[in-house]
Amino acid sequence: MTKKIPASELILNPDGSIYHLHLKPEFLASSVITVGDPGRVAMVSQYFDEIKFQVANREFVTHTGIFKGKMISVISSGMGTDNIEILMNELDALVNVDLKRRQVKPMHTSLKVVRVGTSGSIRKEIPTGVILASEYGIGLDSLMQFYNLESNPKELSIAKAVKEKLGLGLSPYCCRASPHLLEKMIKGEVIKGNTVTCPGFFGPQGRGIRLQPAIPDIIERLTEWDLDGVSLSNFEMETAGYYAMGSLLGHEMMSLNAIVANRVSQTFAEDPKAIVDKAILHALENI
Ligand SMILES: O=P(O)(O)O[C@H]1O[C@H](CO)[C@@H](O)[C@H]1O
Ligand SMILES: O=c1cc[nH]c(=O)[nH]1
Repeated sequence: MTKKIPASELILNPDGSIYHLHLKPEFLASSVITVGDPGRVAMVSQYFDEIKFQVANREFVTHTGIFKGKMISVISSGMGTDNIEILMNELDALVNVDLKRRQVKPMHTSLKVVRVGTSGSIRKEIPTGVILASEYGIGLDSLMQFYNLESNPKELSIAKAVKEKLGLGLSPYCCRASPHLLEKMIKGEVIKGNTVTCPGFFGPQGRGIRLQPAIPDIIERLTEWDLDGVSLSNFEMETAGYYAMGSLLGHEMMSLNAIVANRVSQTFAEDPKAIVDKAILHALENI
């Protein structure tokens, strides 16, 4: 018998739903599409044949419904890996913890989670309009200082190379997508890349408006090398957190990036919504 998880650790609302997501297990599908923007949830669920359940709390908006006979949940996370830590722990608890007994279930259930988010390319040859599936996510945030992520030698050497190239005091982490989901998503026009997850949109991605970034040449430093064929392709703010949390908790993870900015040619897409829509349909058809 596993030990009872106290009320302060596994927090449930008075209706029995989980603390931040406001979801109960029966309203979550095993295939989940996640988006950053709460307004993007309806852009996904507009393609459902039927919406069975909807709930919203803070930045976490969920619609669960049927797409071509398959039950899918779409959930927004807001921005940044700190939100992903909450989202992944609570999604995992919904399937792997008996919430009434407050005990971990003896049988593990694995979710399929596909992020559909916007992103900026750091390569001239990857223009706006492209849909990029992240093979590796490299996190420049501190989240994995607080978990015991086990990385393989290749992931460790990518993370070490990034740390050295940027001269960072903190240690980046690197984690791979689910090979199975990656294979399912790489088709049609979708290309494979390696994504740098930044703890911010401006300074950490080398953008300066009034404040100038401490590493103004971050893009050049990250793109002037590759490691065993792994070259870095784009910036966003969640992928590495998803991959690492998925690896720790035993879920299949994939991140699809709608490239809306090209940081080398200094361009931004004229119709970013159309690119996101293309990525949404690709995720729905292939999850
Ligand atoms: O479009 P979403 O999913 O929010 O993803 C990207 O866009 C946000 C920044 O504008 C960050 O969350 C980044 O990861
Ligand atoms: O450049 C970009 C575009 C979208 N999201 C990011 O995090 N960066």
